[in-house]
Order: sequence, then structure tokens, then C-alpha cells
Amino acid sequence: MSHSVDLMDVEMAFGGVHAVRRLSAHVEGGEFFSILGPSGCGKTTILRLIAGFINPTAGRVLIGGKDMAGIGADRRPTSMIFQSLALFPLMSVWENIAFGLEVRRMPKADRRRRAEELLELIALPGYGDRMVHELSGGQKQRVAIARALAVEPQVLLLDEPLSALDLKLRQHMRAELRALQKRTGVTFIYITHDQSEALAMSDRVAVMSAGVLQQIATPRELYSSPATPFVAKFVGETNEFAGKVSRTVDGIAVVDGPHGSFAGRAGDEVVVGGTAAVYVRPEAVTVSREARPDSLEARADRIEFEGAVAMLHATSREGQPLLAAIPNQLLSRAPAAGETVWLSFVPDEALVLAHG
Ligand SMILES: Nc1ncnc2c1ncn2[C@@H]1O[C@H](COP(=O)(O)OP(=O)(O)OP(=O)(O)O)[C@@H](O)[C@H]1O
Repeated sequence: MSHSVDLMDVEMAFGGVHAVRRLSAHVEGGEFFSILGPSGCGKTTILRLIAGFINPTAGRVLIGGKDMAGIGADRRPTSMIFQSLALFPLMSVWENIAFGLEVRRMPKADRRRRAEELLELIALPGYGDRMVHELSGGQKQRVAIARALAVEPQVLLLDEPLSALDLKLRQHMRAELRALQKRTGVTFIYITHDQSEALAMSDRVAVMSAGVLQQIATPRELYSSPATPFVAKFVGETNEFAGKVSRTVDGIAVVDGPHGSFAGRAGDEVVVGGTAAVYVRPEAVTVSREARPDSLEARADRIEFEGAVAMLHATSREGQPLLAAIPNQLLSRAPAAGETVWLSFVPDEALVLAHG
């Protein structure tokens, strides 16, 4: 089993900028753990803290249960893959892969053997003597991964390594990375601002906003039970109806707002009288041409075909944009632009979260 990573009350300030605020997280050994958040939320800073390129202003970083204070980047059991890959253009593929082993003074024949093993692992056998410019984007990506794995790290730190690839290749590499992680058993800590990437690959995901940890959960939990309004809006699409909580009954909270009253499952910090919002996913919204009890009148704006479903974009009378997913089999009966529709949902499929 590879090493676990613990962040204990970690803080990182650069002058007046608090890049990371009191972060505590436990990454299991052998886990594929992603850190997801918008640009500037502190993702790269966390990787650099784990790698030992910077030291926390406060708190502790443990790898394999061992406190890393005073242990430099070169002595940590980690390896990092950067966005830019940073392969050496004047070296062959195998020399690139074996670079870290040369630094460790491994004899050349052994380095070559290890490089060949890794080329097998990344499904590029026979590519050792090529130059880096003779590879495709996805192949370069795999070589960067092999180079990082060559030094047998316990923890592999990946900083948006797929961001330079086109969409098709990115999707393909997701599956490859995931398979490689399972095959090697190395702990992967992967940072990305792309939620679909994080959801597709990870055992668990940490969502960050402005240096603050919002939630750590499995991809399914993040989607079905977001802990904060930020997570509800950042992970997947959602409709938001803000207002004041008028009552709670049997775990269901009712929120009164400009759109009327809507109900959903009450999140932890919901209190009567407090400000909150009802969050409901587009696929939980039913579209009707007739007014129904507890439904919301809206004008259909357009339908965007997304493949598996189509998304109805509508606007409420109050001017709020709304989303409802329309299954393909109902698409022929979907409303036309400009039509009046009524949107509804059942409280069990909506979530009420307090606004801090
Ligand atoms: N060396 C530094 N000196 C000063 N401020 C820094 C430094 N490194 C990062 N920051 C600031 O800390 C915050 C977090 O930066 P970080 O690079 O960790 O974000 P990120 O989530 O990785 O963003 P991106 O997705 O754009 O790479 C930002 O406000 C950034 O400007």
C-alpha cells in the first residue's frame, strides 16, 4: 500500500494573500484524490506544500504518517507532473524517463531496463529511442507520467496534466490515468478546475473555493449531496431559489422567496428564519405546458442538445435563468422558444442549503 497524506490545519500565506486557510484533509494510501476548484483557489499551492517546494505558514504535512517539517522536496517520497510536462527536448524518450534514475546514479543498463518496463506500462513499447518531438501530445503525456513513476514515488502529484490536450484525447487519457493509478497502486493527488475530469477519475474529490475547503466526498456524494452552495453550483448544473426558511418538517425545509415557496431536503445548517436557497438539478425538474400546484411559470428560451439529454433554458417571470433536462425520448414534444411552461420538482429531489 502506498503512503497516505495528511494535511493538518495547514495555512499558507504569501504576504497578505491567504492562498490556503486552515486546511485539514486525509488522503488514503493508494487513493486517486482530486482537488477541484476555480483558478486561484489554492490548488497548486497545496501540491507545492505536499511536494515540499514551499513550507506552510502554519500546520503540518504528513506523508505515510511522518511529519515532513524540515524534509526538503528532494527527500520526499513524492513526484510531480507539471502542466507543461517539462520533457527534455534534446533527450530520447528513454533518457527522459530514466532522468531521475541517472540523478540517483543508477547504472546505465539498469536505467534502460527500467525505462523499458515503464514504456510497457504506458503502452509505448519500442518508443525508447524516439525523440520527444516525434511523439503526439498524448504520448508525451504518457512519457511524463512514466518519468514521474520511474523514481518509484509513494505519492504522485499531478498539476492539471491534461489541460493542454484536446477534448477527445483528454477523455481518453482520463481513462488511462485512472487505469494506471489502479495498476501501480501509487497515491495520486490530482488538481484540476475541470469538474468532469475530477468526477470521472477520482475515488474522492476535495472542492476548494478561495483557499477554503468546501467539501471532501466521493463524486456521487458531491453531486447528490453538496455540502455548501458553492459546491452545489460548481459541481454540475443547478437551479437556485434563494429566500428565507419559513418552516422545517421531517427534514424538509420550505424557503419563501420572490418566486414563491419551494421545499427541499434540509441541509445541516438550515434554521427557520435564516437565509437559504433551494437547489435542484435540471434532471429533477419536470416541464409541463399546464399550470400545476407548486409549479413555476417560465418562458422557454431555447433547447440545447447535449447528446444524452437536451437542456431547456428558460426564464422565470422574475427574470431568473432556469434549466430543465429533457430526456431524448420526450424531445419531439419539447416546448418551442417563446412558449410559456410550468416547471416543478418534488422536495425529495431538491436540497436546501443555508447561505453563510
Ligand atoms: N509565490 C506566490 N506569491 C504570492 N502569491 C501567490 C504565490 N503563489 C500563489 N499565490 C497566490 O495564491 C493564490 C492561490 O494560488 P494557486 O496557484 O495555488 O491557485 P490555483 O488554484 O492553483 O490556480 P490555477 O488554477 O489558476 O493554477 C492566488 O491568489 C495566487 O495569486
